[in-house]
Amino acid sequence: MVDDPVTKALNVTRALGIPDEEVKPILKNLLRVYDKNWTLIEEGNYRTLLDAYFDHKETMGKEDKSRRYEGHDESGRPVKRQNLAGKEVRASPTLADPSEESDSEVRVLPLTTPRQGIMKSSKPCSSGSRLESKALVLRGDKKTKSLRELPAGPMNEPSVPSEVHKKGLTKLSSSEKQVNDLALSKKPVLAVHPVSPGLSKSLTSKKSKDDSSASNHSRIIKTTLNIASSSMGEVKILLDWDSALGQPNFQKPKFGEVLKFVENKYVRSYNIVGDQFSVKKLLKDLCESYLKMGTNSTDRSFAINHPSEVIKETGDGHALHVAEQKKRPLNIGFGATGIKGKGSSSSEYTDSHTVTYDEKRPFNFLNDITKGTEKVKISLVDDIGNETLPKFNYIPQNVIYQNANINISLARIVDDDCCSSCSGDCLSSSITCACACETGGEFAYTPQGLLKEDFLRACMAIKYEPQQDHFVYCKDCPLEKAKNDGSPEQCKGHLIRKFIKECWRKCGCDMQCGNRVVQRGISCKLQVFLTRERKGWGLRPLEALPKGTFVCEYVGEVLTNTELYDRNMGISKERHTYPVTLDADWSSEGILRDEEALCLDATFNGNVARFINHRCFDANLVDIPVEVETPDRHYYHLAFFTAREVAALEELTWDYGIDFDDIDHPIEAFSCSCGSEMCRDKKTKKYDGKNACLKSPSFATPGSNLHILTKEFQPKSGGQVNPTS
Ligand SMILES: C[S@@+](CC[C@H](N)C(=O)[O-])C[C@H]1O[C@@H](n2cnc3c(N)ncnc32)[C@H](O)[C@@H]1O
Repeated sequence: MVDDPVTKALNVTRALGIPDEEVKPILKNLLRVYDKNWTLIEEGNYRTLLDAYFDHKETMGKEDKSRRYEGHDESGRPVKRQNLAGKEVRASPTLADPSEESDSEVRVLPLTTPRQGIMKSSKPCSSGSRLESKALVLRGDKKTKSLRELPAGPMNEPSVPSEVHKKGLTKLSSSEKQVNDLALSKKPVLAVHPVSPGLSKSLTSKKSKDDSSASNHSRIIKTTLNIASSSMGEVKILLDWDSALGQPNFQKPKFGEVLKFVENKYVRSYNIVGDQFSVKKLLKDLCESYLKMGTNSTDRSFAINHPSEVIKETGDGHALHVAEQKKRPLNIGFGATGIKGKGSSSSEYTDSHTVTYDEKRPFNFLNDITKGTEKVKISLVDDIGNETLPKFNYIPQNVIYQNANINISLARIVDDDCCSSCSGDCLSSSITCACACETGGEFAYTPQGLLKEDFLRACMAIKYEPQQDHFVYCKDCPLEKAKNDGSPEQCKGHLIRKFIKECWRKCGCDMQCGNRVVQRGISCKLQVFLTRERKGWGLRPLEALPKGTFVCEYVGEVLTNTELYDRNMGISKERHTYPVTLDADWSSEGILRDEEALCLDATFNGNVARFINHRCFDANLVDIPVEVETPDRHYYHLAFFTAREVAALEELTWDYGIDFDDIDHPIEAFSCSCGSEMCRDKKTKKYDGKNACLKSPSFATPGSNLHILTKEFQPKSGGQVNPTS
């Protein structure tokens, strides 16, 4: 069936992501003016129509600026719109060639066509001051609506080319009527404006200045990146820029090549192993996270008043700078300036492309909490309030406190425990070496440095669905002994864990060997931030992390359990303590000597892992014991790997294994605000959106933390763990 001319026109604009409701009034006017001459409208693949549409948008953008800054559309409803704005770049981006795009989930659509040869336009393309836009559209899920069901913009009478006006109005034709009818058939869901009004204004006012310096190749180009979503679940990213400010010798590159170029650049600068990084994936992730955060927010005060985050890349391109704007839409801007210690600038809302800070809301920002001791910097940000900075000493590697008996001597590593005849990279050798024996003759890592799926799954099964034979019960439990002043107590059980064994100094391979991941240290970009759910500080990645990524190890002082107990007796009850027990291999011993029953305490000296909060069951990190320097497994490294793909800025969590139902336990566990649907803490009054409270009284009483962190919860089925048996 052949489409009627109206449908044909709307098909073109729909393909460009323009809602029907915005096009119909413009089409209606054009039909009047051109005396229903469709040839004029269809010419040049509907350039006249598109031109009239963008002219209208530009005009509307200027007129509606003040209203939209108030966050409302014409009908007075809040506009669900967010801006990632403020990027200043020194090259002019260009339109994608849509034909280059594969049928991937992220589609690139030009929202305008090149201006050359546009007919019947009151503003010829040579004016050059307009924005060119590109929309990246992602479907939240397969059920989401198509782009054309994205919200309509303002429904005011559109502007039309000036000659159109001169011709005056005629009575409604059947085509016009059809347009009108169609216009009424759909209700706008919400407003998405392809042209930033603030930007339009700034560009208009800049025009003459820019024109006069047309030959200046290093001019600063303004771009804005907008994110919008419809309530139907579709998320759209829109990138606007002013092409007229581009370099005169600018030539449109292939979009696919641009993507590859950016990917290579980021892979190099962030030491990303393998081909993990993809710009499309990043944008998809951004859209999905937007959708997820918007969808999952049950607390309206959080959803509506979520303070906007203004994130600035610092000079070194690593740390982010986050400020707060209460009751503003989320506003994340990637700027190009250096670090600020405190928030500054106006509390007034400014143009969407301007990075702003709220002076009334001071925030803390540390560029690198590691003090240069890690390969990567790890920033800390408090964008909620002026929270006291955590007091601890950052150490990148474990240190022995006093009595722990850790014998790191090469002489103790026998031939079967190393691969002295290997060279280079053990993973690329056709013969599996001795270091893979621990993991069943196969290395735990992929050549890309990720944990293998099977191994990850097996580790998680032991943690989350332990069987009876995964537990060992000590005859003389060091934990109970320390707690009860030496009197023997019944052991509550220790989980026998799967270990990774990494190559080490006696091995013939080099430091780049694929079986040396944890020992090479942190390589992902991480940030400590103040959580909004009463959990205190937390940790998040600044980039998306694939499943099986090594994030960091739990570093602290190596203490004997007795030392820990004594230490905690002297600690103020107000202070968090951060111990974990190294009991993953207690099964191999009969009765452990005190100096062999060890734990890691990050209370005073620790690394970034001390900020990882707890989440029941569906945490995105899993802790895995790693043997590196010594085959003696009283001492090992506790490494965190991603249990699934983790989005950039998603909080990293770890299931501490707390049994919140253990009413016999002398110390009450903290009230869990993990937010998991499977939260084990039934007593918890769920997060109510009030201020985060750092000093939860739990986890602060001497002796408790150790047990809270190590005690295994009741398994989902089987009930094999019996704390009293
Ligand atoms: C290892 S620390 C984690 C970092 C800590 N949030 C901080 O600010 O330093 C453990 C403490 O964090 C808090 N915490 C961790 N997970 C939590 C959760 N799911 N709900 C509430 N508080 C949590 C508790 O106070 C706990 O004692």
